[in-house]
Parts: sequence; structure tokens; C-alpha cells
Amino acid sequence: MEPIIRTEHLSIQFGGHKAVDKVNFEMPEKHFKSIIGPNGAGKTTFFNLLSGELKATEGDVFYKGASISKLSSIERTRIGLGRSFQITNVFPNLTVLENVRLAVQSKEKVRFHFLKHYLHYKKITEKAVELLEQVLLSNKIHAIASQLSHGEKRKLEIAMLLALDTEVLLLDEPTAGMSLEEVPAILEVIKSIKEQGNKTILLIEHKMDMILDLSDSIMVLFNGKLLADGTPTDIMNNATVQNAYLGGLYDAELVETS
Ligand SMILES: Nc1ncnc2c1ncn2[C@@H]1O[C@H](COP(=O)(O)OP(=O)(O)OP(=O)(O)O)[C@@H](O)[C@H]1O
Repeated sequence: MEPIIRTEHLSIQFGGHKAVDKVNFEMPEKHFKSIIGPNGAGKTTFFNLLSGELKATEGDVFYKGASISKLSSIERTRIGLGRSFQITNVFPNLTVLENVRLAVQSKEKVRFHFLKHYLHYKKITEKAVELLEQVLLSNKIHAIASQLSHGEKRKLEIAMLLALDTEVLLLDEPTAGMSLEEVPAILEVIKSIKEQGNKTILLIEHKMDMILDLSDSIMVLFNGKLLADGTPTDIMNNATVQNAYLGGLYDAELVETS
């Protein structure tokens, strides 16, 4: 079966530094893959190359078999590659519901343009409410976005991403900057999206327990290169990964929590 997304020798160079270096990767539809690697390994840059925020200096990205390298990030979202919104994309002075409604509207206006305005509005509101339930944010539906906690803002971003109804979700460290108490709720939200079974999900995360809990496969980036790609068990037992990264990661976590 044709992978839904694939890269061929994907590379980008900033000055003399190859941040992503000839990465060949693919994933089947409905798969859940996590990307791990130390700080500066090129994970976010790789995401930006997939989503179109950055253009490759070499190589190609394929979506459902066709090269998408020439498409803008908006065009890539339109065909099915959704990247999690940054907090800056949220309108801080609007309510949670209004933000999600705008995201739904940006998708639905094409589909429902023939309907009367009131029906259009009702359907969009219903969809937004449903998404807010899915991300466990129903209790904050009328809160002003700027007044949410960090964890709640990340949930709002996920709801806005889901509103775009893309087949692929690119989630860049959804737990970044969260308090420890907020992490389980995000894990639950991502798990529920996975369990619905209709999305292909690519996740960047540093929290290994979360990655092991969610992933069908894990790819490891190191100095911009793809070091390994395999099942969680393969990756945990991979001697190269152990030496290059995981040993250091666990040491760092022990230091952080001790
Ligand atoms: N726009 C840019 N211009 C110059 N260098 C960049 C740019 N974006 C990223 N880099 C460099 O590319 C390398 C990879 O960065 P990237 O943010 O992709 O790493 P990362 O694996 O996501 O790290 P982290 O886990 O800390 O988020 C780093 O050395 C970074 O400084």
C-alpha cells in the first residue's frame, strides 16, 4: 500500500549547518509515529519541511504518492496535512468557542456555502462544541482564550487543528511547558483521537512514557539524520539509539526529577 506520507533525501541547510540531512521516511495511513531526538536534532525543522513552513534545499515530500514540495503550507493543509497551531494563532480576546468556530468555519465555508446563514452558523457551533468536548475543554467554552492555563491553550490548539479535519495531524510537543498535573489530560485527548482510528498522527515529544504508550512506531533523529525507525521495542533495544540518545535522556530525566 502507498504510504500516506513519504520523504526522499529530505534536507535543509542553514548556512553551513544541515539541520535535516537526507531523511528517508514513510508512514502508512492511520499510523501513529513519534519522533524523538535530543535538542537541536532537527525534529521541528523536519515538521516544518513536511508542513511547508520551510522549503527543502534537497529532496522531496510526497503525500499520497504525489510530490507536494511546491505547495504552500495552506495548500498542504487543504489537501490533508494539518499542523498544530501555535499559541500565536489563537485570538486571545475571543472566547474558546469563538476561536474553534472560526477554525471550523475556515474549513466548512466551502462545504456549506449553499446553506442559509442561520443553519450554517448552527452547524458550525455544534461542530465546535463537539470538538471542545473531545479535547476536554467543555468547561471553558465561554472563557476568554488569553485567560486559559497553558495546558488549556494546548487543548484549544488541538481542537482548532481537529476543526480543519485533515487526515494527517502533526503534533509538535503538545505537552511543552505544561505542569505535571496537566499532562495526563493531554495524553487522554491524544489517545482518544488515536482510538477514533481515522487519523494518521506524527508526534514530537520528549516524554518517553507518553511516546511508548501511544506509538505504533518511533523514529529517532540525531544531528539531522535518521538514526533509527522501528517499533517501540526495536527502538528501546537499539544499541545505537541507546548510545546516542536514550542513555543521555534517562540520565537527564533522573537529574531533573531528583
Ligand atoms: N530558521 C533557522 N535558521 C538557522 N538555524 C536553524 C533554524 N531553524 C532551526 N535551526 C537550527 O537547526 C537545528 C535543528 O533545530 P530544531 O528546532 O529542528 O531541533 P529540535 O530537534 O526540534 O530541537 P528541540 O527538541 O530543542 O525543539 C538547530 O541547530 C537549530 O539551531
